Amino acid sequence: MTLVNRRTFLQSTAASAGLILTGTAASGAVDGANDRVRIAVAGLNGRGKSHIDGWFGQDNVEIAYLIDPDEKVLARTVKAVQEKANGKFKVKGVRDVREALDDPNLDAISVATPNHWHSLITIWAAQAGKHVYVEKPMSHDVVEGRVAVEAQKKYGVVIQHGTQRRSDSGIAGLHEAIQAGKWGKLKISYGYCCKPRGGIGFDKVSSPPENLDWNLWRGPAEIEEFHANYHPYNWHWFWKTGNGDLNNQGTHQLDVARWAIDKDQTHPVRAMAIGGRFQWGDQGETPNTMFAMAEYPNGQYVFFNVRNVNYKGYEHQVENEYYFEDGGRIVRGVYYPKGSDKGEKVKVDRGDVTPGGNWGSFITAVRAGDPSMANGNVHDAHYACVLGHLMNNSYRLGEEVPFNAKAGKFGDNKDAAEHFGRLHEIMSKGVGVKDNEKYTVGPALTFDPETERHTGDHAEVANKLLKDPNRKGFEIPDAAKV
Ligand SMILES: NC(=O)C1=CN([C@@H]2O[C@H](COP(=O)(O)OP(=O)(O)OC[C@H]3O[C@@H](n4cnc5c(N)ncnc54)[C@H](OP(=O)(O)O)[C@@H]3O)[C@@H](O)[C@H]2O)C=CC1
Ligand SMILES: O=C1CO[C@H](CO)[C@@H](O)[C@@H]1O
Repeated sequence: MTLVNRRTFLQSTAASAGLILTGTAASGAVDGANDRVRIAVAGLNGRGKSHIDGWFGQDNVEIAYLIDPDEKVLARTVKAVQEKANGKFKVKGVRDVREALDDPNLDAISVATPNHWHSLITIWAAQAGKHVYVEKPMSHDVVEGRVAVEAQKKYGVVIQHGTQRRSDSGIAGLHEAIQAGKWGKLKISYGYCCKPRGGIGFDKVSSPPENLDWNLWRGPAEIEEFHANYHPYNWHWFWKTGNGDLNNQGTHQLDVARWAIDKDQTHPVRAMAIGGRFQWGDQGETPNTMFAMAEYPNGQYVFFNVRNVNYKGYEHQVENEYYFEDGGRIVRGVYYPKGSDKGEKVKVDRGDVTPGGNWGSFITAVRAGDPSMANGNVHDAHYACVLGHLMNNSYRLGEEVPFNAKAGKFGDNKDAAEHFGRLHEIMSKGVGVKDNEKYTVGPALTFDPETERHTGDHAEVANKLLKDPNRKGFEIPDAAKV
């Protein structure tokens, strides 16, 4: 990162927040013995383990707090980390994130909780002057993501999104070449999140386990009753806690897709989705199959495909493709000119990222007190997440129509019809979805990137989905008062 980049970023964030950043803990470099960084990790069951390993892998980083509302998970993780630290530091286990954030000697927090907690912890941490590494998706809804952006602007902390591809200089270089027009104008930036998963069955309402602090687990999510499918992991497939695979695994590929389009594009002006939760007959709410598209103000598109239902011959695709206006395409690192099956391997220079991988780059940015050094900063995080939220919201407002290849309403968009056609063929021939089943076809939602509100025909219902209701005591603050 050049000094110019750093200065521009700090000036623009400070200016838009109407303040001058002084040497607060957040805006300045980390002080302390030999630049030691004291970090807390929230959410320990799955991804939190990778966070712990990531911080152990950095010089002079101390894991000061471990946070989890499940006593058993907390106790076993504290024990394991304490043993591994081998006397180098002492870690404290707490159930409530606020206890760690109250510690003036804490520099940063990394967040690997379920999605419904991501923004609130990020906002609370920024308000407390702590830097934040937050897992994807940074937001569970559009409005809270905006509040996280405003909190970053106001408090000047480093916020880095858990989209680790942003630390890949190869992808950065490819996108720099695409944006420079090496293959002509990019027309469609395509992401796939096609990994096989299974159904989750049904779990009846029951009492939460004694070792779980159910109040803290729910936090901002308005859920009345516990069932064992929430905890752990399958919360991904319920709208109040997760965002489906589109904004789970898919956030990585949504972010890469948006990263490739022109740099001045923020949010799409239109988004729609079609899909269903086929075959599993379970309690999950989010689709396991999806074709979605979003159009940006400059006419570029992001297309997206989710396919989770396994079948014989399943094609695993967790990747991105790039389609150019002249008919050329880049698929799996090979460029194919229009109409040709003969491709040539793409060779590009490495692009501009902060070195050190996703963990190391965050610590470098924290030590420098420089938010612009985050690989996947709060702005990119917000735009990537909103892209998925708008597609999901279209799906959630959709109507059921018979399962057939004409289900999509794509107007004269031949590309969309063609790509949806491929998905339909897989679902009918591969998976065996029958004609008497149904697709959910979402409306084309129009969106104003400036106001971050829907406009047009479906605005009233769609705007209601921009913000989840929150439980008392866990409200997302107003963007203007953050
Ligand atoms: N970047 C990447 O490649 C990956 C990112 N992720 C992301 O990481 C996040 C976590 O996923 P995963 O580990 O699979 O999910 P899990 O459900 O396995 O783990 C989440 C953990 O967070 C805990 N938790 C819940 N509420 C709080 C809270 N208020 N404070 C602290 N901890 C809390 C849970 O507690 P309890 O033990 O009580 O359930 C659980 O231990 C997700 O957002 C996911 O998208 C996941 C995998 C890879
Ligand atoms: O299911 C999962 C596995 O991989 C993804 C990331 O690579 C996770 O985010 C996700 O929760």
